Amino acid sequence: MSAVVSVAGLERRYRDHRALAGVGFELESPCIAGLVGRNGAGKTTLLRILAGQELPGAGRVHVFGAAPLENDAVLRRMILIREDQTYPDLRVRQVIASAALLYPRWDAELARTLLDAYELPPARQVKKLSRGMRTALGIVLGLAARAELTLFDEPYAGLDAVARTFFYDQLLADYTAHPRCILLSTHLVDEAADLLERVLVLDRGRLVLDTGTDDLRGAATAVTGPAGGVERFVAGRETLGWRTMGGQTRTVMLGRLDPRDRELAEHLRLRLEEVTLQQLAVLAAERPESGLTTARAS
Ligand SMILES: Nc1ncnc2c1ncn2[C@@H]1O[C@H](COP(=O)(O)OP(=O)(O)OP(=O)(O)O)[C@@H](O)[C@H]1O
Repeated sequence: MSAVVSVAGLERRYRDHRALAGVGFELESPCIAGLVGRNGAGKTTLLRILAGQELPGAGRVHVFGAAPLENDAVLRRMILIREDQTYPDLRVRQVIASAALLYPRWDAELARTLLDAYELPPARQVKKLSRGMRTALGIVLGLAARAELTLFDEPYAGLDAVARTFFYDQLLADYTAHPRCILLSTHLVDEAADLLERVLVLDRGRLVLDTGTDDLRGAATAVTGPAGGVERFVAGRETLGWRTMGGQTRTVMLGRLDPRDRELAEHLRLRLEEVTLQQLAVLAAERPESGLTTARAS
């Protein structure tokens, strides 16, 4: 199967700042992936380049087998919804009508359902919507377009927890019914963890982790307890981030646990906790050379 997205050696500089440095990965369809990274890591830059809205500095960027920039045949098959999405001076219903014309796989019924669910008034001018309502409109467009490549750039600005959960549910339901390639940049990776099949972590322009989320689950364990016990337990294993507070030492141990590890932990009175996807992303960024990155997908 050919890749929907194929990126190799991607570089992007802004004057002397390297926003993207040697980024390479492929996405095939169907896939629902998270793009994670701290502020300024390069997520928006990458998504804009994929969406043909920005020039790559160097490297290869292929979407549906061709460069996306000014390529209508490619651009009609994808949508990018940004947090700071701007809209022309139109009413909600006019934005919806334009999108229906633009996107060949537009689902009008889904658009209606989502507009109702987010209580978006069709006659209201977009510029008079609240921040959260404008975000919701982006979500309606992003889902109802049902584009073969759907890019969401932190689509939550101003959305409350209930509305965000509704978004994840809708995204997963629609993806399950109509599998396609979805890349979602997010700071709230644990919230979205259950729906992500893969996670890409950018750090200062570099792709420091690219792996299936199933491979990451259980790939690291937080070990907490008396210092001597923790040291004995993790001896010979790779660890990250030691911390001692109130007589309790905590570290993150890489590698999977076996039943004997659990017995030993009990014997040493240690607490073992699975590390969340968010914590793993932070660790991967802090220590790109760590054993975590060996979980890298092909
Ligand atoms: N047009 C531009 N001119 C100069 N620098 C830019 C421009 N666009 C992005 N940058 C810089 O490139 C880096 C990556 O920015 P980008 O917006 O891609 O990060 P991000 O991961 O999306 O961050 P955030 O999570 O804060 O949205 C940042 O240091 C940013 O300041």
